[in-house]
This record gives sequence, C-alpha cells and structure tokens, in this order.
Amino acid sequence: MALTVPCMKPVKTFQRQLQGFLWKSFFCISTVDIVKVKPPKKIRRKKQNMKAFDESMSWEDRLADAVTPLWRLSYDEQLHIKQQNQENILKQFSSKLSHLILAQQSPVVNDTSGFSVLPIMPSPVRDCYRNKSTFSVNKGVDGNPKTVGFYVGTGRDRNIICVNGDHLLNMPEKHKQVARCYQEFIRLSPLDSCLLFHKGGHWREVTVRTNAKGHTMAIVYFHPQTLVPEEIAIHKQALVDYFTKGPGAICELYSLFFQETSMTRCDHEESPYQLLYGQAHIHEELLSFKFRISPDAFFQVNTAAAEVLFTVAREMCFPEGAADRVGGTLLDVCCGTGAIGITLSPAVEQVVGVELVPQAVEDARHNAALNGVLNCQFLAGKAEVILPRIVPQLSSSEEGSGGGGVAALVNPARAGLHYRVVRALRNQPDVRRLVYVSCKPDGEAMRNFIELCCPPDPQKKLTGEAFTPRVAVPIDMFPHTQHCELVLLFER
Ligand SMILES: C[S@@+](CC[C@H](N)C(=O)[O-])C[C@H]1O[C@@H](n2cnc3c(N)ncnc32)[C@H](O)[C@@H]1O
Repeated sequence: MALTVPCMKPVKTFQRQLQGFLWKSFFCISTVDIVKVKPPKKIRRKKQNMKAFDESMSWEDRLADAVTPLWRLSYDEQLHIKQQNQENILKQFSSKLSHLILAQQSPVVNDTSGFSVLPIMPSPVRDCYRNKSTFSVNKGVDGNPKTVGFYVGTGRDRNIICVNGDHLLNMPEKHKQVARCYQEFIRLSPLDSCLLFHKGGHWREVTVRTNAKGHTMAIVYFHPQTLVPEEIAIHKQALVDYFTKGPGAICELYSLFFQETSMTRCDHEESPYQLLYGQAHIHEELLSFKFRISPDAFFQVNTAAAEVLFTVAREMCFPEGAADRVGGTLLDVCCGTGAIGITLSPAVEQVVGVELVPQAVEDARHNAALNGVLNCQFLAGKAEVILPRIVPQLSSSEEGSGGGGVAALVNPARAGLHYRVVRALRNQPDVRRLVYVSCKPDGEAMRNFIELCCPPDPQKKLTGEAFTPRVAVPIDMFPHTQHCELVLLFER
C-alpha cells in the first residue's frame, strides 16, 4: 500500500477519502503488512543535525527544540517522520502479539500478521493551533526567579532554565500575551514566585485557554504557604485589578480563575477554581456542536484537528455508514466534556459516557442539553469502577439499545486504561467493535492493545474472545512536535 502523505483537505473531502480508505481496508487489503518506509536522505540528515543541547545555540532555539522538536522541518517532512514512528510502534505491537500467541500455543488463530496503517491525516492548522497552554514560573536566563515560560533542562539534572515562549510556533499570540502580562504582574507583586514548594513563594503556573471567538480564560495557580485568607484576598484583588484596569487589560480576559493549592495538580473538588472575574466557562464549536468547557475539564488541544479525529472515530465506529442511524449503544470511555459521544450520538440509540473529573461530567451533561441531544448519559467516576458494573448489563438485545450492538470508544489519558476496564470490555461478548484513541500508543496503551488481542487467559480472567486489530489512522494533532494521535479499530 502506498504511504503517500495526503495534502490538507476540508473535512467533507477528507470524509469521502477516509470512507474510501476504510472500505478498501476492510474488504480488500485488510491483511496488508505494515510497510516500513525509510525517510528521504534530507530528513535523516536534518535529524542528525538536531542536537539535544548545544551551548552555541540561543536559549530560544534550545526551547524550540525541547517543546517543538520538529520545527526546523517542512510540514511534509514532519508528517513523514510521524507516519514512520506510528508504523514502528504498530509493528512492535504486531510482533509482541505474535510472540505471545506462539508462546501460548493458542489454538485460537487470531489474524495479527498485519493490518492497514493509513496515511497520517494532517492538521488543518499548522501554527498557533493550541487552545490551551500552561506556562511555568522559574529562574530565567538572567537568573530572575519570576520568569514565565517553558523549561529547558530538567529538575533531575538541576539545570532548569525558564525561557519565554514568544517564538514557539504552536502557541497563539493571545497565550503569549497573557504570559507576558502575568510575568509583569508577578514581578510587580511583593510576593515571591514558588519554585520549590518547600522553599516558600506563592506565584506558580498560569494556564491560558482560548476559543475560536477569541474568548480567553486565564487560570492562575498559587501556593498559599502560611498566608491567611485575608492576606491572600489582597493579592487576588491586585491580580484582578491588573488584568481588568491595569496593563493586563489589553488581554481582554473573558474569565480569570485562581486556584490555591499546595499540590502539583488537584481538581476542583480538592481545591476550588475560584472565579475572580468574568464568565465561568468558555464555549467551543466542533462539527457544528457547541461545547461548554470548565477550567478543570479536558478538551482536545487543537480544535480543527479534533474535527478530523472525531470524523475518523465516527467512520471507525460505524463503517456501515456513519451518516445513517445504526442503533445500539456507544460507550464513550474517558469522555471528558462528552465531545466524542455527543458528536457521534445521532448514529446510535444511546451513548453512555464515563469520566473521572466531576467538572467535565457536568460540562458533558450540560453540552448534551445545549445541543438538544437526548440520548446521552454521563457517569462520573473511575472507569475501572463504573465499567465492570455497567458493561455486563449492556447487550444488543437490551431494551433501548435499538438492536445495533455495543461499540466502545476509549480515549484514556497517557496512563492508558485500567486492566479492569479492558477486562470488562473484552468479557462482554456484545462489544464487537472497539475504537482506541491514543496520544501515546507506545506507552501504557500498548499494554492495553495486547490485553485486548491476546489469547484468552483464564488466570487473568480474560475469558472473552480476542479482538483483532483492523486498521490504524494517525492524526496529527500536534504539528512541530513528535506527538500525534493514533486511532485504532479492533473488531471480533
Ligand atoms: C485524552 S482525554 C479524552 C477526553 C475526551 N474523549 C475528549 O475527546 O475530549 C482523557 C480523559 O480521561 C479522563 N480520565 C483519566 N483517568 C480516568 C479514569 N480512571 N476513569 C475515567 N476517566 C478518566 C481524564 O479526566 C480526561 O478527561
């Protein structure tokens, strides 16, 4: 199969293209071996020239190499590298699985010899695509401990330098502007920045979220140390004044949140996101659906590429014809604000979403109502607790399922799915199709792929029929970085 990189196409054209690909791969070339492609000489040379840490380089270039390591390459070259990386990862998966099947001398013959890896889908937007950025606070190149930016070096090597990200290609100007203003504000503040929690200081990271309309949400993280609420209130007011009446007013913030926390990261329940100014949410539009986003909720970081991702996911969940209603149940595992489940809801009888972060679940429920979608329910909690309880009760014949079977779409964080989630899905015979969306398929997700496809193992209570990988589509969600999303279809 030719692995040419397609050029950027509008979503509709892409849909037709993908449908063609998927039909071909299901019915004509479903056992094509993964093709190993050698990058052109030019790319190999450039890769060798990219040094990890070079004293002669400017701090800006060092940061760009750390955060956006492919920035020196053309976009076609970037796509080529990512395609190759994904193919190598899938080759490892294929080979691990084949070894396991051979080692266990499994009588079950599972066709894992190869499956189609389709050409990577480019991001419709290449630069300034991030809708969310988190800027750290630490010592800058000049030693100023109130520098807002991104890290060069590591804590382990004790050589962290914070460099501002004004030149980074993936960052929109609005994010950079808020970071610059926040730096000015903390430099004016009598409070210290917090570099190491146990050494004191208060001002920590700032997260900036924007939507297509240009609405901007800033979330400032603050270590309270030993300050009492009345003291903290003075600094919160100074922050509001700076961003509403002071020099920071140029950012035109739509909302300003503040979280007091002595933990690296904590959710709204552990320490509330305090709305200091403006609106409590921003809204984003995706495939003609509207989504409310809370400060604590996950949303795909590149909205235009998320449309591509969700379109591919839809085609994979319902290859019979995504435009038609196919009935049945769609499980949206790790659903965030419900974005995938809601966009796919017209095709099914019901969507059941499961999500850990309570604010995201509230958003998901609100978003279903906002879009007049009545067939989605969203459950709050750990998927590993909820799914073993609900999945055995779902079946094609269940009342309300519409007889269309059960499809699962899983999109976990980097930690992958808990073993109990995989076991619940695998041991429910009515789950015939599973679409796995991963931003790190070479990590924990690989363990999940193996657990889904290995021969039945009564010791591990994996008794259900094994899944077979059918087709994989890489989608470039993060231009200029090494990362991309991988959508993998498993069937049985
Ligand atoms: C990569 S995001 C995907 C979100 C969503 N599918 C989307 O496209 O917007 C992963 C989500 O998994 C959630 N999550 C992490 N661990 C979880 C767990 N144990 N159970 C359920 N959800 C979890 C995170 O809060 C996050 O919202």
